[in-house]
Formats: sequence, C-alpha cells, structure tokens
Amino acid sequence: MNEYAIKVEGLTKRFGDFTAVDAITFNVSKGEIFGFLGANGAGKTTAMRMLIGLSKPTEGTGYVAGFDIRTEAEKIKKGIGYMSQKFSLYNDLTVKENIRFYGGIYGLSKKQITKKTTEIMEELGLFEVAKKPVAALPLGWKQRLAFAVSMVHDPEIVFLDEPTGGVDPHVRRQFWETIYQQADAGRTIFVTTHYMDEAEYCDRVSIMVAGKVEALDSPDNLKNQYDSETMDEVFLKLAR
Ligand SMILES: Nc1ncnc2c1ncn2[C@@H]1O[C@H](COP(=O)(O)OP(=O)(O)OP(=O)(O)O)[C@@H](O)[C@H]1O
Repeated sequence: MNEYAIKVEGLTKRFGDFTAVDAITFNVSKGEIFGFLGANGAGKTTAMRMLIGLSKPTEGTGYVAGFDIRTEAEKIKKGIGYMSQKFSLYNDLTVKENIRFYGGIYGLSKKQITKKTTEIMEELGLFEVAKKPVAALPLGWKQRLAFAVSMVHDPEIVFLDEPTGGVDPHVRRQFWETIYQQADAGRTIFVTTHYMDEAEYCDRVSIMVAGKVEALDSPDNLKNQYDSETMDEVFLKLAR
C-alpha cells in the first residue's frame, strides 16, 4: 500500500503573488536518508512545514507516513519526529528529565518512559551525565540527545532541520553514525543541511532553487551529471 514514506506531487505554496514552493514532486522510500538542500530562501523551510502538517499547501498533494497533509495534519504531527535547528531541549532540566518530559508529551506510559529513558541513555552513553543539566553538555551531545528525544515515540519518519549547525566535521560524522543506525533499523530520515559533507552521506539529495526542485538523485549520480568532483561543486553550479 504505502511503499513510500513521503509522496509529494505538484506541492505549491504561495504567499500573495510570491511562489515560495513551486510545484515540487518527489517520493522518499521507507528507510531512505533523503537530503533536502537549497540556498537560503530557496523554499526548504516552507516545503518542510507543509510536510509536517504546520502549513496548508496552496496546491498539490502530499502523503507523509500514509497520511494526507491536507486533511490529516494532526495524525502526521503525532506520527513523525521533528528536530529543529534550535532544538527544543530544556537547558535547565537534566538529561534524564528531558527524555522523560518528551516521553510524556508524546503520550507514553510511565513504564514505556522508563524503558525508553534507559535505552536512550545506553545508546548515547549518557549515564554519567544523566543528572547534569543539559546546559552543561557539549553541543554535539545536545544534538544527539535532541535527535534521540525526537524519536521517543518511535516514529516512522524523522525530519531534521539543519541538525548539526555549529559543530565541526568530526562531530557531524558522529551524529551521522546515529542517523545511519536509525535508517538501518528502517526509519526514514528527511534532512535539510547547508553542509556538503552531510549531503555526501545521504542516499539521495534534492536541490531546491527558487522554489523548484532543480536536481534529485544520489550524490554520485549528481556529481556525474554535473561533471563535478564534490557535492559542493554541484551545489555551486545549481544553487548559488
Ligand atoms: N509567511 C511568509 N510570508 C511571505 N513570504 C514568506 C513567508 N515564509 C517564507 N517566505 C518567503 O519564501 C521564501 C522561501 O523561504 P524559506 O524559509 O522556505 O526558505 P529556506 O530555503 O528554508 O531558507 P533558509 O535556508 O534561509 O531557511 C523566502 O523568500 C521567504 O522570504
């Protein structure tokens, strides 16, 4: 039935006379890591807001986790994970309290929350700092914790909006190890980024230019197609 985690056709958003997202069409397979790229103002955030049920399309159709983005936005909000660039951890709560808090928001039972808290702390090696306020953690750890917390309700798809801003390539690489683990377990990852090393890590990448999807393929195919050595070069040729 739903072979795709995300299926979008002719999706359009206008603000008055201005078309911010111009008839974009693409599918994302289950378990795929899909990079959503574009220069500042290309329309990524506007498109993503429609996908996660926060904004109604002007035209076009979209299905996310099998739900219609026009009529089933509430189901989408509950069924997906979302990590924004300004991730929403509470700095003055401890690591453990943050996990428990999000478990509560997503309606997990007490038992599920306790199980999930242990699981996340084990996975991320956070036991030592469990009782420290999140403010005390290095940024890279905070990002991994925010990612873990966005999946506390075990969603089929996670949307990551520039999840690794401000950290160096080594720390980004660590974050991506966690992304791979999740994709290997069958979760679909939809990620926006400005870092071209991250674009290289995706299964497929789309590049938006002025509201349109100008290119969409695997990093290798895009490099061939645009006669480029790196994704940086591809991006510059298309989206500068
Ligand atoms: N509510 C709005 N009303 C009018 N114009 C808007 C609105 N939201 C976004 N826009 C415009 O739509 C265009 C696309 O914006 P959007 O934020 O989607 O781009 P983006 O690709 O996410 O950029 P960035 O990487 O800077 O976040 C921009 O020109 C922006 O000014």
